[in-house]
Amino acid sequence: MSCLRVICARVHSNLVDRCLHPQSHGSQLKWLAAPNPRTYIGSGKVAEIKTAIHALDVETVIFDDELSAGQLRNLEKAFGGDVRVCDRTALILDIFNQRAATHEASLQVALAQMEYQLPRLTKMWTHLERQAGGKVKGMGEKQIEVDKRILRTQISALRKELESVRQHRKQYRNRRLSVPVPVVSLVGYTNAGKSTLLNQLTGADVLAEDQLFATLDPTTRRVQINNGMEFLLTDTVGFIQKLPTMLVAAFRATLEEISESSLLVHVVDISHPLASQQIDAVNKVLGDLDVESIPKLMVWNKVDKADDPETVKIEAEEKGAICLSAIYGDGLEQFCFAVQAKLKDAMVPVEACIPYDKGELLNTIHQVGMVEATEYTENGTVIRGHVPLPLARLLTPMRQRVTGTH
Ligand SMILES: Nc1nc2c(ncn2[C@@H]2O[C@H](COP(=O)(O)OP(=O)(O)OP(=O)(O)O)[C@@H](O)[C@H]2O)c(=O)[nH]1
Ligand SMILES: [Mg+2]
Repeated sequence: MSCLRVICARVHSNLVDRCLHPQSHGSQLKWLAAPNPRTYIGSGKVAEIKTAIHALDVETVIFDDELSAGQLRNLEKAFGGDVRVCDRTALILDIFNQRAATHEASLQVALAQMEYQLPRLTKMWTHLERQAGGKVKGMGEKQIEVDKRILRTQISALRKELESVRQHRKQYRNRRLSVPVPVVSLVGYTNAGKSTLLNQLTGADVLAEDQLFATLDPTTRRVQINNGMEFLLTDTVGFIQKLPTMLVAAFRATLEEISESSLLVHVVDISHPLASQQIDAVNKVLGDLDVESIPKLMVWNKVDKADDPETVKIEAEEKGAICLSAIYGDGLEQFCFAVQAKLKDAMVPVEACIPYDKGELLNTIHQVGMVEATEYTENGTVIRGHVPLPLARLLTPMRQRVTGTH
């Protein structure tokens, strides 16, 4: 396989300059006020990249934004030869395509890819007109219409198949009768420190790297709090800004677990200059995932890197956020207490008498609920505390007195 060399280009980035002129980096940068509608970058930058393509034997040029069909076509024409131009969306779709492990994930990525291709079909058929020497004008256009129709039909078939896969999984979930340990999901912008937090709390060995999409597959580990209560902590793929709608669908399979969580922990890299935009981007994706009803806990991570950690801590307290430095393990205890408090809010108060031959059930109550008092009686162990709703239902026949309901 031949080696792939890539130049990344952005209108407001000096990456290209760094590739082209490592010595003069940072000297004279000219930024465009707006992307060029024909080529996204200006003509001078097109020429510079073309020089670099020849000098470095580049095969692919990746743009850190979504390009229109016209921009893709014009850039490929300008760069000439066999150079492939690819945009941010296509790149992310490629990554997801490689990682899609389940049937549902594969369907979703295929759907996203088709939706991406639909408005970009144009360039594929211009060769027909060229072959005909321009005599048969409109030949390519007709073919494009046919192709678009085929793609639309495939898209609607895929949507139907996906819907039936989802319905099936939903029914399966509803039928599950096992007692669930509360699931807490870590969500947040990519590189916020979710995997680092999971690793610190559970001794897991999830790849935590200073790179985009270090995590793609959800990982779940058990966390035990000092008082014996347990919860499952799930690490998921990070979100990103400028996430095209079609990609939210591709993320959906990976993020399926989120919708089953008892609590969402939103991890923020508070030291990042764009932290508040990243929070907005994550909230936007969460909105699309239909998880509004799940309680949330905000965690401000990387406090150690913040300009003024003390001010950040005061601000966090005002906003009900937990301050952490996951990498150094600072604030983990407060984090666990906050998780426990939030989980308790979603639990049901219960008082029940567990017969002595149901020791396993008693263990489960200790693991997933919060036992506040225990008394040993003739008929069994009387416990008073809070448990998740499904467990409270299981305890109904043994209940003595329910002190309230949610
Ligand atoms: N200074 C500092 N760096 C941290 C902290 N937490 C994580 N990092 C670093 O931030 C980078 C990203 O951490 P990850 O845990 O991989 O982030 P993530 O949110 O899982 O990223 P994705 O999987 O890409 O979504 C790594 O280089 C970590 O070492 C922290 O509290 N302080
Ligand atoms: Mg990660």
